[in-house]
Amino acid sequence: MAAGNEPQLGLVALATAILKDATAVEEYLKERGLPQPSFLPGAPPRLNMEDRGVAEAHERVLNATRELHHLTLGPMQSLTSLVSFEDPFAISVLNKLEIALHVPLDGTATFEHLSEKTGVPLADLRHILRMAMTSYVFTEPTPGSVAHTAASKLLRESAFARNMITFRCDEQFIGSAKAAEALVKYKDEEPQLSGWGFANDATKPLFDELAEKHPERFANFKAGVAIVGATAVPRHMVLQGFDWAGLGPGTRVVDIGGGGGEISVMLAREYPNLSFVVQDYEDDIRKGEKELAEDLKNEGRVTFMPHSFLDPQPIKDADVYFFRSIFQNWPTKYAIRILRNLIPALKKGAKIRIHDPMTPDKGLLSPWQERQKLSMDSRMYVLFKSHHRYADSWSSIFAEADPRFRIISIKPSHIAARAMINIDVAWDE
Ligand SMILES: C[S@@+](CC[C@H](N)C(=O)[O-])C[C@H]1O[C@@H](n2cnc3c(N)ncnc32)[C@H](O)[C@@H]1O
Repeated sequence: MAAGNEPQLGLVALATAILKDATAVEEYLKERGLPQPSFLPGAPPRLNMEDRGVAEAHERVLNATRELHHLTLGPMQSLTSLVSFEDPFAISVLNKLEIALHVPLDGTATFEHLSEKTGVPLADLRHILRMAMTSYVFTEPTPGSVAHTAASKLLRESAFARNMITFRCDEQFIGSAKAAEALVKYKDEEPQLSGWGFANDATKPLFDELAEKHPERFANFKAGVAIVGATAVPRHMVLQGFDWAGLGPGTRVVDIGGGGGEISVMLAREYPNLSFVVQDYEDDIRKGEKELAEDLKNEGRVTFMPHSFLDPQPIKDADVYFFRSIFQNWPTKYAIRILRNLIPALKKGAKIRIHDPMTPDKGLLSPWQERQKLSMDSRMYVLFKSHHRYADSWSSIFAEADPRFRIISIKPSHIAARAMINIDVAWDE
């Protein structure tokens, strides 16, 4: 990708590059008898290219079509297009109205019918639907009739899509609209002073604020976190990130902020040498206990206890204190506090193990991947006033938390835009 003062491809050169890569993708799909990309409702929800070379060609198409689009717009329209609100507006309204349920999969519905079903005045609804149609969500095959596209069908059939849209529109989008104002007003490293906090008059960090004041939004948020935890950050990266097998028999691990224990269960199944105590909010803990498989319950290798990591750690003398995807949600001042809260519990030689999303150094990801990664990072900032940190941030965080933390290793790993840092630290006192 060209940017700034770097030599830049012209329209035709970009289009030619797109043609070459798009041809490679199309032929790959054809050869394997896989469906071609399509807006029709029969299209599969995701385009997965298993071949590495084709996946790279696919990514270059995504990147170059974006570049071509912005180049073609010209600077003024390119800039203003970056702050458009129309798509989130239209899609969130349609999602809340559950309009996709009123459009048959194998036919059409009239605007009048949809207006009647939803109680939204005809003129408003038609406007909103036609706005969404410009982004391939629903279509109007004949004037006045509405049919599904592949994307609108997801609004009907995919709980994941509905959850993501609700989460992004109700939490992230509203938070991002206030992020600039929050930044100018408040420089402090307080999570409730994020754009989201400012937009919601929050007095506590997002998790507590939602849990206490907005239980329905919290349930949606937690569902989203669980899906993202399982998909955006593949679980097997935890297995590969550390030497779990090398920990001795009977190793006791405390999984701090471990949710319903999904990661502990996965590790317990893989490594009989390990036992786990999962700590999180009361609701997560109860859910984890309820869903724990009978054999693990009987073995007693995965247990649960409610605990806030903003308070001192109550489990003394464990072998490993493990955090997965926790520090991404906390500004550095809080990251230090969370680490210091361990100190009263630590025995000599105890390990602190951290598996957290990170931002790879510039140049390590393709431009498309870098944009994906920085988008995730922006979410952290808008919601929590925190970041997916760079690998080199951690030494100073531990040094400031306490000089007795000794870093054993800091290893970055990434699969495309999914980048994680694997940190092993020992307590030496
Ligand atoms: C991004 S999720 C990660 C969950 C889990 N470690 C995983 O990797 O799947 C963050 C977790 O931190 C928990 N959490 C947030 N604030 C907490 C606090 N003060 N004390 C304990 N857990 C907290 C949330 O409930 C949530 O389960």
